[in-house]
Amino acid sequence: MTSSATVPVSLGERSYDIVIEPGLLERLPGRLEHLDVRGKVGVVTDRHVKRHYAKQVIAALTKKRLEPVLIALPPGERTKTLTSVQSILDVLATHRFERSSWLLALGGGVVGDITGFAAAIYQRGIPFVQIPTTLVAQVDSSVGGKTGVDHRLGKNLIGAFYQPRAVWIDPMTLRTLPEREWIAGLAEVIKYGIIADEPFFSFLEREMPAIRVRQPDGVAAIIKRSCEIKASVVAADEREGDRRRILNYGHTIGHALEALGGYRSLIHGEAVGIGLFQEADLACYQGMCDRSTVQRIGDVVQDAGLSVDMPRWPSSRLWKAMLHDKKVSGGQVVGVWPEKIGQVRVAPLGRKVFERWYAERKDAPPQRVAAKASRK
Ligand SMILES: NC(=O)c1ccc[n+]([C@@H]2O[C@H](COP(=O)([O-])OP(=O)(O)OC[C@H]3O[C@@H](n4cnc5c(N)ncnc54)[C@H](O)[C@@H]3O)[C@@H](O)[C@H]2O)c1
Ligand SMILES: O=C(O)C(=O)C[C@@H](O)[C@H](O)[C@H](O)COP(=O)(O)O
Ligand SMILES: [Zn+2]
Repeated sequence: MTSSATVPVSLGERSYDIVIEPGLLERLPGRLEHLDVRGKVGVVTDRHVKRHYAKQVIAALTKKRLEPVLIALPPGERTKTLTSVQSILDVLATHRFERSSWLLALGGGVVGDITGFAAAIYQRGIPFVQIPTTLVAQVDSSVGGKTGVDHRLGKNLIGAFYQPRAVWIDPMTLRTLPEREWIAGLAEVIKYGIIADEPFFSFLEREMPAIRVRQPDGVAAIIKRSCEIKASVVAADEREGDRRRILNYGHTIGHALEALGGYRSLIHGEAVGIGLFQEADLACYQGMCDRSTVQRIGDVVQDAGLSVDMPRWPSSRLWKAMLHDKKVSGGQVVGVWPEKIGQVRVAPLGRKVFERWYAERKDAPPQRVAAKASRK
């Protein structure tokens, strides 16, 4: 990928651009000028990302005569806590950050979610920019303004909708991303095909071998299309009153599995990968889609290198964890269910149906290779 792309996120006075440009980090001074960033700038990152990219970002800020303050958190989901937010706020207050000061979120979804939340609440809101460096963050978390942290009882239970002023994506940063994190990000990419775009899903079915090994054109295509779909859903329903719930497909089970594992065993994308298949299987069990839809989802998830198998939690524990989902309404679990590839429906899930399915279900899609061949 050599050319750059811009995807607008249309939200009235909160509108902003997602800029996707290989080598963007090298041209950061120009970007900062374009956005008229001034004064103190807090660069929030984690210690892995700091090693690779912080020096370059700090140099760009210094070149523009800004006043950078680096804040490096421990990496990983277990950092996504109110304590981390508190530690950022302490630095901002100590350095006398003002309402006109900025934050840059340099890292994956964990850094982006925490930084966005700190930006939302420091002095009731200061501007921030997302500079995502994982696939999950470049295709999903940096866009749309869901910010926040986890609570002991559930994922993302504390947070705010707060939009960045810009999203600056440099796909070259993905070169240093560990393999496990790359594959995890593909779950969110596959999600977009299932919820909104059958041709994109077919493209993923065809091109997954090349995408899996990060072939640059494939990488460019999946980042751009994912951002376009996310931007259009967010523009239609910024605060998840209705349509935005479709972005949560795979997360009712996915988030529950992450939480049950204490955020140690499964990383976010891996849990979502399992959720994509298991929620499709549950949709089929409820008569909402046919078996071939489940099969296609299971195949592409596995072709991406992800598992579809659920860790064996007792159904009562899984159900209890699912009750912390933010789509729960009136005490009832609400899920996002595929009807066919490219189309999903939001509907409640009864406990009895869930338990019957859980007792009867099988993990992997059966005879995967044979079934794939018979579709051709
Ligand atoms: N706000 C949203 O809309 C939204 C959407 C999707 C996911 N999320 C959240 O995002 C989080 C997951 O994000 P994630 O998958 O990016 O995980 P992450 O932020 O934990 O990053 C994964 C790992 O990759 C490392 N890393 C990041 N960029 C790197 C790079 N370029 N080179 C080398 N190492 C690098 C990090 O240090 C970390 O160890 C979850 O908390 C999830 O809930 C939020
Ligand atoms: O942006 C959204 O809306 C999403 O649901 C995107 C999800 O991929 C993401 O994991 C999000 O953080 C989940 O939000 P939550 O409201 O279920 O915590
Ligand atoms: Zn997600």
